[in-house]
Amino acid sequence: MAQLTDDCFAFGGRLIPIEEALTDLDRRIRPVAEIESAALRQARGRYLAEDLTAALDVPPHDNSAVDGYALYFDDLLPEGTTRLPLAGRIAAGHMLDGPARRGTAIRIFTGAPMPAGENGSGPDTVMMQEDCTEEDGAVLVPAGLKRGANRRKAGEDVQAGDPLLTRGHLLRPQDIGLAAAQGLTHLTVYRPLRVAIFSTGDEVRDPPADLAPGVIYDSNRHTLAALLDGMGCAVTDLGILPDDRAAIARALGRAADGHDLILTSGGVSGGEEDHVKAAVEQQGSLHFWRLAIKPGRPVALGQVGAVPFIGLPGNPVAVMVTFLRVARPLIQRLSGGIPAPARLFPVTAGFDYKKKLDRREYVRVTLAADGDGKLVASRFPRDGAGILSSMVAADGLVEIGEAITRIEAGGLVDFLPFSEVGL
Ligand SMILES: Nc1nc2c(c(=O)[nH]1)N[C@H]1C(S)=C(S)[C@@H](COP(=O)(O)OP(=O)(O)OC[C@H]3O[C@@H](n4cnc5c(N)ncnc54)[C@H](O)[C@@H]3O)O[C@H]1N2
Ligand code: MOO
Repeated sequence: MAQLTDDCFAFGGRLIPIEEALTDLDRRIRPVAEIESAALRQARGRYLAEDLTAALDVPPHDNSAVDGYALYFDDLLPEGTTRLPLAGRIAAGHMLDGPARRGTAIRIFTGAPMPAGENGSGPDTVMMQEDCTEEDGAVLVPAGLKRGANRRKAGEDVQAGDPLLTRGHLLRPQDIGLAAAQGLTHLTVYRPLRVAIFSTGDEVRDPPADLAPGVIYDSNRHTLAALLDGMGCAVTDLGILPDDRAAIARALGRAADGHDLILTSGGVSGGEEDHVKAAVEQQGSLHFWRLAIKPGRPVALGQVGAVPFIGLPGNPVAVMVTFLRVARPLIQRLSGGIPAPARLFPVTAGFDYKKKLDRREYVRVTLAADGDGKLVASRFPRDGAGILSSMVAADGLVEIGEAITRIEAGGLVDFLPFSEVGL
């Protein structure tokens, strides 16, 4: 009996392992070199174009961690209560008028600088206000405090000369705060990556066009634009192109001018109406077009002139999976980033699964804790590459490596949370 292909992945040519494709791509690309200055408020999500070293200690001075009383630890009786006359008051942002003398306590508030004493010494300890009593201009301090309690040392966060952030780092809110604490108002970043996108397909339309028989509204272009916006790219939307090689070739030629990357969806599988591959070959060169992953096997990777081209498949889930696993690391590198690989976390499979050797598969899952607090991944019941609602419902993807052929419920699997990849 003739052997029918058991799924749409049966085909004669070599399927390229995803790591091989990514390593090869890495060698081919030239990241953006142009830099610009970004105000801190605009710097989130940009890639730092310089190494940042601390010029200042943070905090710049020893200060109190609590509202209370600054005192010399050596003035405290080892047992019982010590009575210290109050000899001053320091609020945050102010200095004590004159030195703090031995045998006294200074009223102090959180963040206020520790007062200086005489001869280079000074109060070294702060008693929290809740733990002592004020009475007739003095404070009663119980025993039991440790030397240095509630005092924050200058430079305990950052010391002048410390390396802070390295070139290629993706700036997050905490990085921006760290730079601000150094008194910086701007950071040197790489300019945004300019990405041209278009969809292909005679069936694909944008509103307000009517949904005539046989046509669908474009979702991919909007998903892609949102993904790229989220990565800080400057997106040029070239709309929808028909299944026409000459039209696609012309658009590719135009897009190569003034962009750093061309990203499309649809038209990359081997059908007679899939013209993207041929159009890229006409305008430039194609390096790969079949990756050993599912969903998303037909990914076309090439270049038009010097501009990299990524042709994602048309199915909306395949678009997202291939974007996350192929386009995203490439975009990070092109943008000047030195990306850390997305982390996978071990979770318990709540499903059985069989797959072919030598191909990497991505299964859409939701996570929930079982009775023992273990995180269990449940497979989304409808897993077609066109079921975009599965991506809305899922928490992430279980990645099943090339060497694995079966998963059994109860075993550990690698989970890629959407939050790891900016979703
Ligand atoms: N005989 C075979 N047929 C197919 C194979 C195969 O190996 N042999 N592979 C299948 C796989 S897997 C995928 S994925 C698709 C990819 O093909 P294309 O990249 O050429 O995609 P299209 O045919 O253009 O579209 C596929 C599917 O997605 C819909 N689509 C396209 N663009 C959009 C858009 N912008 N928004 C929403 N939906 C879109 C399109 O209507 C199709 O339903 O090929 C399989 N076929
Ligand atoms: O794998 Mo295709 O890439 O199913 O959608």
